[in-house]
Amino acid sequence: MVIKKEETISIKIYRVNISVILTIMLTCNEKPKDILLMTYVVALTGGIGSGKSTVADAFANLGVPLIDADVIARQVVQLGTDALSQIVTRYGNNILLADGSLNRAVLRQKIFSEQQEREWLNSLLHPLIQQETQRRITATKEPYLIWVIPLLIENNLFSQADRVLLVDVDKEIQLTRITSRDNITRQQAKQILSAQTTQKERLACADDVINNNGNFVELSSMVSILHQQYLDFLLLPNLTKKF
Ligand SMILES: CC(C)(COP(=O)(O)OP(=O)(O)OC[C@H]1O[C@@H](n2cnc3c(N)ncnc32)[C@H](O)[C@@H]1O)[C@@H](O)C(=O)NCCC(=O)NCCS
Ligand SMILES: Nc1ncnc2c1ncn2[C@@H]1O[C@H](COP(=O)(O)OP(=O)(O)OP(=O)(O)O)[C@@H](O)[C@H]1O
Repeated sequence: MVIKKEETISIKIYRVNISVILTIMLTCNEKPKDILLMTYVVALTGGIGSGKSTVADAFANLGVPLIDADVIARQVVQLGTDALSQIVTRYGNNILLADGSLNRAVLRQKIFSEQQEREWLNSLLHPLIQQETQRRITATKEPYLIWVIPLLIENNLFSQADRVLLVDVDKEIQLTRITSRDNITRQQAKQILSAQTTQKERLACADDVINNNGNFVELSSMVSILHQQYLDFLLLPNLTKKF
């Protein structure tokens, strides 16, 4: 089920901006794509294995641009990057695979078993990920984009989003999906969950919630409904309309 919460302050600000833009458009006789410089940012968040990538793929199939923090996190530690050198300096060559790339499974084990190591890695990578994210948001021209950001709440990144879409899933289903996808034990999966915020906290921050306890078909139809709602809101602005 897709749940929508009451209109938020950030939405109100954005809608005022949209109305200003439309006024300028009418005055200048410009086309929307020439004037509509701001892309509406929908932050897609949720716990590990909740289904963020699956939801993001469904939006992408509808033509919505994606910016995925997990993908950027991989790019900033590619071969030859300064971040990868710093990781090797801290952990030694054992943190690399035979081809010189990062051994993600080993690093995952380290950072989710020791908080200090997680904080160190976060302080190295998060500024780099944020910088690249901002660059991509600014470069996007479509009416809205999906920003896949697992740690939106943990890192207090709300000011960079216009709306928060949560993928919510019951913990038991989540544990089953993570352990079968990542080939890790329940204990390891629980360790990762305990490094993330709670379901209650996530629900309190969300504007829209997709419940992913069901199957892929149900998930995809919820995405289609939300996509239509976002487009209706953005392309036919009506200041009396609730969103
Ligand atoms: C530790 C790493 C190498 C493990 O890689 P792996 O391929 O196994 O996992 P992947 O990158 O796909 O992340 C899977 C999920 O783990 C969770 N996760 C990853 N890093 C963190 C973290 N620092 N704190 C809490 N949860 C995290 C997120 O839910 C994420 O979606 C990797 O997660 C990483 O580089 N993490 C630090 C960067 C980061 O914080 N990424 C999260 C998005 S900003
Ligand atoms: N509705 C569903 N029914 C069955 N399996 C699902 C469903 N949604 C997602 N999955 C599976 O659950 C696993 C986790 O989904 P996905 O990778 O999309 O989550 P994620 O939130 O992006 O994970 P991560 O936080 O690790 O990046 C995947 O193997 C995916 O195929």
